Amino acid sequence: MVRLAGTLADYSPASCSPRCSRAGCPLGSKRTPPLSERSRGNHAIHIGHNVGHSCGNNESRLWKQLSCSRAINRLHPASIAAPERTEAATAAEGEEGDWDTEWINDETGDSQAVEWFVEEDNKKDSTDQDEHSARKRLPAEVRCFDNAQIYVKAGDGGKGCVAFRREKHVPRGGPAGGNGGNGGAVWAVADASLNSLTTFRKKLHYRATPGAAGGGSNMHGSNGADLDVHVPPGTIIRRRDAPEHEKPLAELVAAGARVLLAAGGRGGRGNASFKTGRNNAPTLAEVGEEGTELWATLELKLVADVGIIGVPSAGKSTLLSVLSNAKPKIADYPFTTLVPNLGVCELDYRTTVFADIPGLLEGAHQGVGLGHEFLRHTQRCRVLVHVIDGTSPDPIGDYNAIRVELELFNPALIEKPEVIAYNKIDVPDSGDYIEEVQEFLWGQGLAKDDVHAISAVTGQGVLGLVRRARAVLDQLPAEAPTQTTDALNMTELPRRISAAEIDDFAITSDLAHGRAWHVEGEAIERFAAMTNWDYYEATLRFQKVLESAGINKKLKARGIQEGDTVVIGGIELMWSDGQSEGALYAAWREDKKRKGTPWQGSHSWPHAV
Ligand SMILES: Nc1nc2c(ncn2[C@@H]2O[C@H](COP(=O)(O)OP(=O)(O)OP(=O)(O)O)[C@@H](O)[C@H]2O)c(=O)[nH]1
Ligand SMILES: [Mg+2]
Repeated sequence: MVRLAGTLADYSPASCSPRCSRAGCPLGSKRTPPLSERSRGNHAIHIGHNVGHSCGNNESRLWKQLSCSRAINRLHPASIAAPERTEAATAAEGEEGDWDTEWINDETGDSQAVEWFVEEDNKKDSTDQDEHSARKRLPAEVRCFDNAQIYVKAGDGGKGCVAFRREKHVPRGGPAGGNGGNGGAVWAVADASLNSLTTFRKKLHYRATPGAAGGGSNMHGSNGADLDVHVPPGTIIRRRDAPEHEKPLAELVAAGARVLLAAGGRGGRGNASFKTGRNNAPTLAEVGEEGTELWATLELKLVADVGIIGVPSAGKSTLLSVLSNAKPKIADYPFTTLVPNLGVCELDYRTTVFADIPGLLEGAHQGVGLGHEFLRHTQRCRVLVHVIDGTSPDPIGDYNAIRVELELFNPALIEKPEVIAYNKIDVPDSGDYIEEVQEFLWGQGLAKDDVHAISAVTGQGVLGLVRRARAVLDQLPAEAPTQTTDALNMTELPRRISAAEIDDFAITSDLAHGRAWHVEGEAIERFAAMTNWDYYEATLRFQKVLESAGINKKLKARGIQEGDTVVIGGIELMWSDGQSEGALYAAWREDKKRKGTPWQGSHSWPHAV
């Protein structure tokens, strides 16, 4: 009456549960297209339960891993060679901190499936492939400065407990099993002491603590501790592999902002919670709800008051080193600066944050010279200081080229207030064009105060420049930095009781592959996942819910037959014609015997064991 859905040898995706709980597993999203309905008349049958194979539940980690990998290989024969690639990739790309290598070396042993996703990503299209390989060629410092991928997993809820009060002089003390604790949530927190995402190069996995199991004497398990993932202000967090139109999960702008990334699972209820007037000694408890998990991509757009921009070697880093305590790399070759540097300038008891953006080239808006990577950091600067190299043969041409790139990248950028620093006036020849440049800039609508001749090396004119930048900032309306996306930014845990109704479900069938039926519905799937199949009463309760929700009736109407497989969430069940409670109990016992797991409680427990 009850059997496993299949051994590893005859395992096939179609007969397997389509709901693997692992992040991104294709089984999680693969849906069998509904076939035409076939009515088989009225069958007097009910669902017998099967707690056998499910990719996401009950089985050992090894089993889960094997079955996932196998399913993947069947679905995509090309990926069967994945292990070879893993080794080759690890050997060839053994570069420290390489993303692929780090995923492969996941301490949880998730290597196979993760490797497959990399393979699949590569297949997306040639544009993605080009971008991917272009990024891989970047120095690790640049690649990891403002982009990262992390895995977050909220804590699972703790198991509920089945226990009875046993005390001298208290006969039949009643149920006393406590509830499991709730799992901890994962939050993202904007931390002003951070200014890059490079920390995520070494640590990718973030897991909150699970809730503790409930105990006897009505003791509830403790809740799992929340986990904070610290990110720099200006970080945008998206679900990896999310469709383009999907809103980002979070955009943290202000320091201290805190948003939810993954909610912990609810603790399972203990048997004391199931006591009713008709059943005052219930022998069932729930397992805890699984905490949500996800792979997320992080993108940083630096938050600074003033952005220093200009062509390579104009003296931007030198200027930053003079007006703040920052120690950026300075050298007389272009692209000395590869990632933006932040510096805090303290003047007249006021602090102003300056960002030294790496040099921009013509074509930067199309990505030339890493233009995309650099230009996006100007978006959150409120004022721009444009450094012109006074020793350049064509300072006006340099200036115009940068303005065009800013406009092409984002027209809002040229609306930002700009202060000009005509640099290197200590060099004898630098004065050749200064008057011409000034005339040109004033002609462009800049105020006289906005054009400063400076020497970053000697410090000449730097104070005036900083004072002017500060004054321009002060003239701007006092506005808190705002989001640039329509991110969800959930700041509270979602309500534990969802609005989903148990009778809100849909049935699809896959009769060509071993006659499988899929029942999909948020509430019924969660109910199945939280049922503890070790207790007969829990199984009985599940059957009653299937009946009252109308699932049995609908399946019968669709023509389900004896022995067909029914998949609800991560659980597989088998139809049986046996209608009585006795038949269900016999099936449950048989399943326990076959699996060798001792059953908890019995038909008549605790009165007669
Ligand atoms: N004489 C003189 N040299 C300067 C001045 N400012 C910068 N330099 C020199 O110009 C060269 C480039 O300076 P950086 O500050 O690295 O220029 P940058 O704009 O940050 O360059 P990238 O980071 O490559 O975009 C260095 O050799 C500096 O010493 C200045 O005011 N006078
Ligand atoms: Mg520099």
